[in-house]
Amino acid sequence: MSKAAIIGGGVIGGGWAARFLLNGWDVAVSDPDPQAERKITEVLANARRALPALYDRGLPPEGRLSFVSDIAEAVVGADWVQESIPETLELKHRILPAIQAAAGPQAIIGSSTSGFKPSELNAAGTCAIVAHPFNPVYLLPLVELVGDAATCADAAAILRNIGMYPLTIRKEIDAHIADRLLEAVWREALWLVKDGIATTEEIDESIRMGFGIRWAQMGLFETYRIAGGEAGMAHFMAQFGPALSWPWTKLMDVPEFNEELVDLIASQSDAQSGHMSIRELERLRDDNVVGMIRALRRTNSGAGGVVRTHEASLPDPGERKGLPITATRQVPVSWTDYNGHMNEAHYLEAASQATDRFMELIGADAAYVASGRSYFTVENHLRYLDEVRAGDTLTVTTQVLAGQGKRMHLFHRLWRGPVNLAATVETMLLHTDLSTRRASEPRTPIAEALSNWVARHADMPAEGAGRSVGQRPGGSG
Ligand SMILES: NC(=O)C1=CN([C@@H]2O[C@H](COP(=O)(O)OP(=O)(O)OC[C@H]3O[C@@H](n4cnc5c(N)ncnc54)[C@H](O)[C@@H]3O)[C@@H](O)[C@H]2O)C=CC1
Ligand SMILES: C[N+](C)(C)CC(=O)CC(=O)[O-]
Repeated sequence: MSKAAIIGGGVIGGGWAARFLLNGWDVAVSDPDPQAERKITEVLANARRALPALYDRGLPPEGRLSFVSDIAEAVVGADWVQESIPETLELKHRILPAIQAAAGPQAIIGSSTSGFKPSELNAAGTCAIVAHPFNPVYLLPLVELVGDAATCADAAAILRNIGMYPLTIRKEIDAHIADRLLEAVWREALWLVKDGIATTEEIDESIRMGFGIRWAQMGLFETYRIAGGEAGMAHFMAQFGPALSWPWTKLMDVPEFNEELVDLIASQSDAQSGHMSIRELERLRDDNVVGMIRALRRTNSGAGGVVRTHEASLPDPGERKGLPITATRQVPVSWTDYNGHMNEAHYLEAASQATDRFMELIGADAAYVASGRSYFTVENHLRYLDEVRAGDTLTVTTQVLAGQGKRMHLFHRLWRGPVNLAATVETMLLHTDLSTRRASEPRTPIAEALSNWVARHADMPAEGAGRSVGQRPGGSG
């Protein structure tokens, strides 16, 4: 079992703790704040609700979380140590040597610093790299890596394994890449509020109703390439380049950071969002982020592509009761309805994912479909046997009842947790030629693989299969 030590368990340390734990790592946290355990427990509850919802496959079993009183105890035996204490160079210069003295030679020491360069962090002879994440760390994949090339390469491999997107920065620079961009936007926004042009709410609307949505899926340059029309980026540059010298921006001119400015921004922010607690806002943010990343999965773009790559690397779930596990996942809140349980449509969605997986097992995979052949479902019989709630683990096993010629007859069992049968879905499929859209014989390797599964499942009971709608168990109608 891998171990991470989190030094400083505030907003960012708590997010790192959740990211590692939900990917199966043990985590030890050291933070002098007596409220740290409560805060991390609350952040973890939000993370448990959100992160698994990005995946159509179960994440590894959660690791063990411990809170320890000193840094040396947290760091001992750790493969990764993440420093996430406040952004003060003096404090980081005190804590990083203490971490390094206690850490084993195998440990990667990452700093969450938003702005300091590795040469500044390591002035006291330590060898930390910058591993700068984005809030919420358990959902957003980006981590900016800066520092020793070999350590950054090892760190990148670990981060990919926990579903993150390492971006290794070519040269160290204050505030890395993303915070330089965010800082420019923040600076302009502060001016707009201070000068009475816009309120905090109006600025947020200007982002979320427009370019914020664009940025999540194509970033800045790809978006502007499209904005150049058919003539592309060169035309865009020619058209809008002159604006850089017009008074569109105050550029490096920073508003004076005084009490008056803080009060102005804070009071507008209270009026805008003060009716919700921070945890409620976090849950709203997380549900929206999950929905956006799930949409991006479909086109394999941006953060959605990262989740799909990570999902494909998760271990095969194996078998249950001699049958292949064809789907396993945690039930997301978005699958539940006004009755407080999993909506009927998602029982079929889980079964449909299981059918897709079973098709892969017999070789009728994406390449086979691309070659012009597939299976079409022609009939489903779904029996709802038990309620399933958000957070439950749903596992689907698939039994082949028959598979000859064009026909494939499957029996999916949907399990809630280890023992509760929540539903059965009996599915009849016909092999289809995608060019004629008519039933056709499968290719020989597919037919052979299917008949092997038929032989393996031939003597297994399939209680509940073959019933018609309304028929009682064991009865005739
Ligand atoms: N908040 C944000 O949006 C982001 C912050 N960061 C960076 O992450 C780091 C932490 O920032 P936040 O989590 O926002 O701050 P925070 O104030 O929420 O958390 C800092 C934590 O460090 C603890 N701490 C203080 N001294 C300590 C010590 N000697 N040993 C162990 N723990 C100690 C505090 O009790 C507190 O819980 C900073 O370097 C910041 O630049 C990075 C990305 C985003
Ligand atoms: C405000 N901030 C500089 C601490 C922000 C970050 O560092 C990254 C983020 O999550 O926006």
